[in-house]
Amino acid sequence: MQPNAEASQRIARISAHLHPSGLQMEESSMLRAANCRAKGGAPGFKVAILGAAGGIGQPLALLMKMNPLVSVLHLYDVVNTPGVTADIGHMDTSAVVRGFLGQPQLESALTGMDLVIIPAGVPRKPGMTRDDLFNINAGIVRTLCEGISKCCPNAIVNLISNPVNSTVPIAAEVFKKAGTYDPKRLLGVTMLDVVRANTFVAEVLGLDPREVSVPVVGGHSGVTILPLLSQVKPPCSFTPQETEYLTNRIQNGGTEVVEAKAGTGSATLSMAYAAVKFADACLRGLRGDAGVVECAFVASQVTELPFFASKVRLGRGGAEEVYQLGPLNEYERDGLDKAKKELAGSIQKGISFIRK
Ligand SMILES: NC(=O)C1=CN([C@@H]2O[C@H](COP(=O)(O)OP(=O)(O)OC[C@H]3O[C@@H](n4cnc5c(N)ncnc54)[C@H](O)[C@@H]3O)[C@@H](O)[C@H]2O)C=CC1
Ligand SMILES: O=C([O-])CC(=O)C(=O)O
Repeated sequence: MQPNAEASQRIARISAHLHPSGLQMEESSMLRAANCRAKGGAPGFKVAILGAAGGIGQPLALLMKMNPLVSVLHLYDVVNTPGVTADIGHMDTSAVVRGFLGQPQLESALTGMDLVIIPAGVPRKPGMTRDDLFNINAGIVRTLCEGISKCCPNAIVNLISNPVNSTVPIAAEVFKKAGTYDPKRLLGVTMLDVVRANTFVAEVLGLDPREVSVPVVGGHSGVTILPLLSQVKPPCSFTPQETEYLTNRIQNGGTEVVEAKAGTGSATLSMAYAAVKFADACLRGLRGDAGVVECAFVASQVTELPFFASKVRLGRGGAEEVYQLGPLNEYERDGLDKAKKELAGSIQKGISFIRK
């Protein structure tokens, strides 16, 4: 072929797939383009972010576009995905990025996904509890999970939207109703509690936070966030004052950010970091890596409650093993009682929202 003819064919091929909105235009040609590009790039997983234009969604999309385990990245929101998709799509990393705007495009966004990350929903303002978000976010999570049941029932779901203690039970009920529920594949993201715990404990110990590992169990709100300071690695001990200070700071880390942001939202950047740390662990599990263990809020038999956050082993099927809590000291046993009381109500509230 003449060089000129080849060049114009290439340009025609590229412009057939481009649209100023950055959004999906013609499904089959976009898929062909993506498949073609994905073949050239590293093999990887297909990941969707629902709520991708939000405070968490945008930095999360940025970081997932940088993750070499991701071959296709779908960005869905009810607003602003054209801009976010066009912007992220210019990054010279291998993942193919596609944008989807509004409910009519939800099913296209979800079809074929291996992992769906959900940071959709409203955030807190000062003076609010996470439970105050229930009325709006419960309905959003229900709609998105109905889409998952229909279009990618085998995907791993990472649920970030608050109140996590209730939205995870909501998602489980939606999946049960649709006959697609696999408890191993539904994970409430509590990684930010672990990230904060590692940071604050490292500060007290004078260590690099990357060397510190703190299990945080229970749930993701106030007293349900239970750091197990007796199980910190590397092994160490704390005075009662240090224990009190660390437990309070970890439990109120979200509120600390909400107050500092003074009405403009809650944690977004540290959450995006934590979400990517967790999603990457899920993808490594899906790939078959051994020994991938993180804390998450999952269906559980560790306590008498149907859901509880604890360490889980991530594998090809999701949370393949849910670990027991291990030995607790008296302070932690007290904390566990308080956590369970509050969690029971939040879980029931989520279940009743769907069963009502
Ligand atoms: N699990 C955790 O550790 C954390 C959870 N969160 C929660 O994450 C959620 C999102 O927080 P931000 O990103 O700061 O809020 P944001 O308001 O900045 O972004 C939320 C995004 O969700 C989108 N959205 C709303 N309804 C939607 C729907 N039906 N479908 C798809 N997208 C929809 C909005 O358009 C917006 O772009 C909040 O509920 C917040 O409480 C926040 C921090 C930590
Ligand atoms: O506090 C909030 O509302 C957001 C959140 O869940 C966190 O930062 O842990």
